[in-house]
Amino acid sequence: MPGTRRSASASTPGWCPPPPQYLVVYLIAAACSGVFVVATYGALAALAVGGYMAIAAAGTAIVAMRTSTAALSQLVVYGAAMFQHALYLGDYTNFVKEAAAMSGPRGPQVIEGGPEKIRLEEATYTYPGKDEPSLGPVSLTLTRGEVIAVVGENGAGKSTLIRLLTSLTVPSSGAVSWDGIPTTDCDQRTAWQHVGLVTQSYGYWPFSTRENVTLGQPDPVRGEEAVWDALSAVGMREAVEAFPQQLDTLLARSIWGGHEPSGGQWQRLACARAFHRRPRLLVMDEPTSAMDPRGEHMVFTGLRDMKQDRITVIVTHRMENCRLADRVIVLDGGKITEQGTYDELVAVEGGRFRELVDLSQDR
Ligand SMILES: Nc1ncnc2c1ncn2[C@@H]1O[C@H](COP(=O)(O)OP(=O)(O)OP(=O)(O)O)[C@@H](O)[C@H]1O
Repeated sequence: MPGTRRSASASTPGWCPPPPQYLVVYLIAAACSGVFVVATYGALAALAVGGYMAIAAAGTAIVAMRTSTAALSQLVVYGAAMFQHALYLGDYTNFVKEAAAMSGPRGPQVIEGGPEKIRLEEATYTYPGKDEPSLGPVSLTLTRGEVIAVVGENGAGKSTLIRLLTSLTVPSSGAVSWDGIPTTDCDQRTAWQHVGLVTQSYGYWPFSTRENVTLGQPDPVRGEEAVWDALSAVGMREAVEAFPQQLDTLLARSIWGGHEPSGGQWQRLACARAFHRRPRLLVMDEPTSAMDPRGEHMVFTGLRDMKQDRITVIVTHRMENCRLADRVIVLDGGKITEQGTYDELVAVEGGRFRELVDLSQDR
């Protein structure tokens, strides 16, 4: 990921020099060590010259000292590394526990073929450690074949709504159900096989172009053809054809022979991955934020072409994108304040959606 690939240096944001007291401690320790070494070598030399010790014994003592010093240094280095790794392990264990707590309890029910209807009934979600719900109560029904746009200002609860819809988490109160089965009763792994989710911080990996598209769900029947179709749907076909090894090109400049796509191309690949899955529930959170107008147009045309076989949800801050949706849902302070078609909502004098449209046109 950008940022994590760069090594830390004085010019890297976030790098800071060690505090001066560390330097003082280091200098004192180095001086003490130097004095001790000189004194020891001096004593051995005096003993050897004075005839109190054989020269061979003094030489052996020096070799033994050097060996034990190196071993001791290694012990300290490995001890520090172990301590550091134990801290990472602690963080990882806490992360797994918190993720399980956020995800909530699940049952064994399997929904064959993915959801045809998703229903939220007075659903709320309160984040761990918070007193008030960040979302809800919200009641809503989504049906296969529909494209729904979710809009609202920052912090309105759009991402939280997505987590509930996709069964990434379960409601704190009320219910979210897929075809009448509460998500708390659904088997999480099989449920997620039906979900394609492009988040704001989409993933990209130093793998081949093909793997970046098929990751998680290769198409064993259509194989390469399905990969090219997904790339065409996001307008990436020509770009990938120009890559040095096309689908086999490694997408990482740091690897020999690798190629680094641009930010917008990475985002197109993330959309291609979601399209390639052909999920029953396709959710895209700001899917075109880094794309040029042509890329954005291709993605939204692709979404429209695919809509019949799935429930499509798009979170967007670009109001124009709402025109393609069958229904627009406006969230404000975690609640649904308006819903309807683009034309219906934009006609509401003093409405929040109308205000957001006006603001976006003023920019
Ligand atoms: N992991 C979390 N822990 C605690 N509170 C959270 C967490 N994630 C979000 N929130 C809070 O929940 C509320 C809704 O956040 P959410 O991310 O759903 O908003 P959003 O509409 O998607 O915002 P944006 O447009 O900025 O992406 C915010 O007040 C936010 O501070």
